[in-house]
Amino acid sequence: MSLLETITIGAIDRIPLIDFGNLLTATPEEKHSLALQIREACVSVGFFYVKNHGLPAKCVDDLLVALNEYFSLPEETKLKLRWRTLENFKGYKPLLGANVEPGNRGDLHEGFEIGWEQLNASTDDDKTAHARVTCGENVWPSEPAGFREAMLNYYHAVFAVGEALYPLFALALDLPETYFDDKTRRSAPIMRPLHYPPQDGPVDDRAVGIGAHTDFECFTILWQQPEILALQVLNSEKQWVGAPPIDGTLVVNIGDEFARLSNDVFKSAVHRAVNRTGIRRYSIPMFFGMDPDVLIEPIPSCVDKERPAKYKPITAGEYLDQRLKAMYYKQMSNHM
Ligand SMILES: O=C(O)CCC(=O)C(=O)O
Ligand SMILES: [Fe+2]
Repeated sequence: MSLLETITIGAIDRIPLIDFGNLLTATPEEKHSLALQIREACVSVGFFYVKNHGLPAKCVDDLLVALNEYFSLPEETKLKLRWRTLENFKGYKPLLGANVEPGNRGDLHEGFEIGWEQLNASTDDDKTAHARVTCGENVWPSEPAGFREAMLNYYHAVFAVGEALYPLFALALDLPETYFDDKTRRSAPIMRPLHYPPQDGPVDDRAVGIGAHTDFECFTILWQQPEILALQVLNSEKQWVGAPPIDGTLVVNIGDEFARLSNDVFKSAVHRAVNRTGIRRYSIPMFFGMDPDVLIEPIPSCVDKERPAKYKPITAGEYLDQRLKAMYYKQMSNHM
């Protein structure tokens, strides 16, 4: 069945789960079968869970300890690395500092943002050089001890999961498996662990952990804290579908760059997180994109007479820049 023939699938009421168990040793047929499952998930809702992804549990456990200690520091300590003061996108993002959904009262989460960095860098590499050009170097708090190591260990483990996903997405889009290889050499994901404190203010639809939004880049890999139901995804019937944490899984969702590339055949679904459990919640998103000079335009397998190209070509760098500026200028009036 061609890619465009898969579009007729109706609204779904739960997020599909895909088992990556045999990815490392997968035969071409097995890879193809995984790609078809990914295609179905991306065409129908744009979200899926992955199990047996290879991310060591210790990476998550160590990072959670570090995050818990870091976010428990006094606000004035954390504000020393406030991202806006540093004039680059890295560092601490305070509570209510962002508001992705106009009309809301501000997003009830705080975060800490980093990009590519080798744990033990002796020589520079393409990705580090690129990260410096686009957004500056990472900044690190002096406490807790081990924060940098825990962050970077997690970063590189999930980076490997992302690297394994690009060829599967390529196959899912009827592209050659290596399609993204030369388009992702210099780019590297942004990682932004988030802390959603228990919500004690007004509990209504305008006060949420992160307001309704779509992600900007190709795809996002998200770890979410077990047992806390917070993440919700809008399906094609405009109903909120819960994406509850499933132990040992990661959530993957399509972002707007893949939606553009696939002419909206792959859905970049609106999602939000609402933590009304009375317990603090952590989530760890990592946003994967393409090199800044890559031209993003609808690919031929996703365009035909009935579905003409919806998007003009734009480079990944320009697109991301536009989206970031639109978001951050909107928030300038907010006390970031
Ligand atoms: O915390 C979550 O579950 C979602 C976070 C998210 O959507 C984002 O950071 O873009
Ligand atoms: Fe998101």
